[in-house]
This record gives sequence, structure tokens and C-alpha cells, in this order.
Amino acid sequence: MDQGRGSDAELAGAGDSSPLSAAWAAIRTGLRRDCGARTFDGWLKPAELGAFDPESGNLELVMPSQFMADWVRSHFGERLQLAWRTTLPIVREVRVVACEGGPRPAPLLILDEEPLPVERAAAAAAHPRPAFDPRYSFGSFIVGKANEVAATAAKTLAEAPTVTFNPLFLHGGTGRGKTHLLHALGQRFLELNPAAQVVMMSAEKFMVEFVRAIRENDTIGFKQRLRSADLLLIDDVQFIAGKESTQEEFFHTMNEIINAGKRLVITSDRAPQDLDGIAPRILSRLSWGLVADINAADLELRYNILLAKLALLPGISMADNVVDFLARRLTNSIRELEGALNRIGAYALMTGRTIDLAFVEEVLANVLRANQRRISIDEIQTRVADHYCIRKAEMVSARRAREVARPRQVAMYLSKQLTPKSLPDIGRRFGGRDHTTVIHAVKQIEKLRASDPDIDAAIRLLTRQLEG
Ligand SMILES: Nc1ncnc2c1ncn2[C@@H]1O[C@H](COP(=O)(O)OP(=O)(O)OP(=O)(O)O)[C@@H](O)[C@H]1O
Repeated sequence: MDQGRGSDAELAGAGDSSPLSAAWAAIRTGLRRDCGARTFDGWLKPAELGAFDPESGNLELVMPSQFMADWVRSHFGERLQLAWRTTLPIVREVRVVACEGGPRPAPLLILDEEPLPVERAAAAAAHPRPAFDPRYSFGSFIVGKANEVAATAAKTLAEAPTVTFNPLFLHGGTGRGKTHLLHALGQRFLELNPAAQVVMMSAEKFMVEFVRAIRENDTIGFKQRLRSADLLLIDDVQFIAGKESTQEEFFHTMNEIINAGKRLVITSDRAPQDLDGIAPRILSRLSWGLVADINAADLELRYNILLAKLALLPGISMADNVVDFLARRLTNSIRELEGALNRIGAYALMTGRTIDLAFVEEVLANVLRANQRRISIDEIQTRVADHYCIRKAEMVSARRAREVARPRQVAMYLSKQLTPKSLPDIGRRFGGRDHTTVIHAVKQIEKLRASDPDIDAAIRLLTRQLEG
């Protein structure tokens, strides 16, 4: 939304009655109670609400000086983050900044862990718990056909007393829930094994720490830290493609963890066979375990995820037709779905408007354009012909026998529903028929859908398949 920045700024500075201000007031009261009046008055009281970006959910808290910003960030960062997320879930990341205009500090809390500063490397040896995101649990992970193998495997690896497959390799395109499952698995494992050592790091961090360990002559410390883990979680392994010495170390780490009966989980944005630049011995080690993919969510899963996420946004309600509209139109990734919901929620809260289709189309104009359906008439003809076991050529033939005429009408109907093509265009694509034939087909199928459950079910199925 192009006017977004302008209105976002307004939203951020919204008056005392805005949900942001109300949440901030509640959070401040809680902080004062928990931290004591002295600490609160000295450090936290001067913090002011800054810009809020509804799209990303990033909120700035502004301190009067860089020094105070650094102090508040390091002492209260996580607490502030958690307080905001639980009080107003549309806020996803809190950044403490100084109003002096100095260089922007780093984000307050990076959930997938940043390389540790050198002086904290020693502390890392003592196994700090990974910064798991409490929202990423098995309970909040909605299971559907696209992810059921991955979800079941993750749960099994977290809960089973002994491991039957190892490593677990989860792969899938961006925003499909790999990191969510990784966090859920880690948290569940720790719940069941509170004394266990769990290490989670991105493959990038693995490399950074490994290189630093070499530079600082501390490779033994590095190895010990990883290899003493009872559960090692490595995110985004594709990052080490082409990085040979890192892969060498990674291979040894894998082996030791697996041979010691400890658990290893690896995620990647692609399947092992597509991981160019990863050593064959690593790939073959992966295939000893369980490789589970997370496919693109189908309509039903998108719908269920929306309902679940909606339930987590207090004060936001959405009619069924709006949820259905979003599930049908936002097909790229769950992250996109979630972003859209947060954006709608934020704008609805700020403007007090009802969330209906017009509102959603306005707020998500750009996202919806980017997701525009690209179903072609050709695809529809292929699917329908397959479904009714007739030759695709019958779609354009002149034959009027019922066994080909009805499927042809179904295909015309779906072309009208699922593509932006005009009636004359559709007619032309069905063997040069007139637009009145298309109108007749559409009416006929509409009538049949109301009276014949088989036709209705077939159309629903075909629509689902075509929409992915
Ligand atoms: N099945 C699901 N149920 C509930 N939430 C989901 C599901 N799948 C994905 N999500 C949500 O979608 C968002 C993106 O998921 P996640 O970060 O785990 O994706 P990813 O596959 O790790 O992506 P990337 O490869 O880009 O890191 C998260 O907020 C996550 O909670």
C-alpha cells in the first residue's frame, strides 16, 4: 500500500486512545511493578512510542540518548519484546532506538540468533538455551496434507524416548513453517527433558562460529559445544553450499551427534538432491535419516491457518467470506498470509473500520495484485478432461453427445469463475463457440450445482485442484 508509510506514521503517533498507546500504558504498568519504581523511573519511563509499521509489525521505542537506548536494549530487550507480543500480537519486533539521530542500533531480539559478540563466546560454552519463540509450538502449528509428514516426524523426534530416524531433514520453500517446526521441536524436547542440552543455530552461524574458533584457536571449544548437544537444530543448511571447510566440520559434527545417539534436525529450502555444492557424503548421511518436505499449503490448510491466527488477534473478527477470500487469494506462503492478517488487524484496530471485503481489498491492494490468479483456460480444459476421462480435444470439438457436452460446460463455467476472460474470449477458446453458448453453459451448471450434489462436489474438487 503506497500511502502506507504516511498513514503508518500517523498510526504510530496516534493519540492516547490508540491500541498501541493503550498497550504501551499496560506494559509500562507491568514493568513498573516487576522492575521496581527506581529502575523503572530511571530507565524505562523516558521511553516513548516511535514509528510502527503494520506490515512488518516492527515497533520503535525511542530513548532520549544512545546510551540509554543501549542500556535498555541489553537489560530489558527480551522482556519488552515478550510484553509487546503478548499484549498486542500485531507487534512482532521491538527496536529500541535513540532519538539523537545516531546510527540505528541492531534489532532488539533476533530470534534465530545472531553471531555472539567475542566476549560472550565463553559464556556460550555453558549452553545458553536457544532463544525459542514461544509462539512457535506444535499446538499452534496447523497440520494439513502439505505438512503432515514433516509435523509428525518433528513431533516424534521431540517426544520419542529413543530415536528411530536420525537426522530429520525438513525442506520446503520459504515461509512454509520449517523454522516454526524447528522451534516447536526444540521446545517440546526441553519440556520433556529439562536437563538436556539443546543447541539451535543457523548454518550461517555455524560457519561464522567455526571461522572464529579457528581464528581464536578454539576449535576444541567449538566442537565440544556442539557435540555435547542432546539435540542439535541447524536451520537453512543450504547456506554452507560451496563452503568446503565448513562442510568438512559439519560432516564430522553430524557423524558424532548421530553416532552418539543424539538427535539432529536440519532444515533447508530445497530437497537434498537439489542442494548443489553440498558434499556427497553429507547428502548420503542425510538419506540415512528421514527426509520430509513441506509443500505449499492447499486452500483448506490456508483457511485453517487463517482461522487459527485470527483467534490470536484479540478484538479482530472477520466474517467467513473474508477468511475464505483471503485463503483463496493469498497462495504464496504462510508468512505472506500471516503478514496480510497482521496488516488487516493493525489497520482495523487503528481505524475502527469493519473488516469486510472492500476493506481487505483496499488494505491489501498490492499483495492481492501480486497474487492474482494465473489459471489458464488451457489448464482448466486439461483438468476437466482428465476428471471426466475424455480427450482434451473434445473441449473444442463440435460433438454434442452428453458425455462430452457436460464436461465442456463444466470447463466453460470454471473458465468464467476462475479466469478474468470475457465470455466471447471463453467461447473462442472452446472451438470458436458463441458467447451465448458460454452463458447457457454457466447457467446450466449453476442450476445443476443446486440440484445435483455430484456435480457440485466435482466442481469444488476441480476448483481446489486448479487453485492449488
Ligand atoms: N502450518 C502452520 N501453522 C501455523 N503457522 C504456520 C504454519 N506454517 C507456517 N506458519 C507460520 O508462517 C510463518 C513463516 O514460517 P517459518 O518462518 O517457519 O517459515 P520457513 O519455512 O522457516 O521460511 P524461511 O525458509 O523463509 O525461513 C511463521 O510465522 C509460522 O508460524
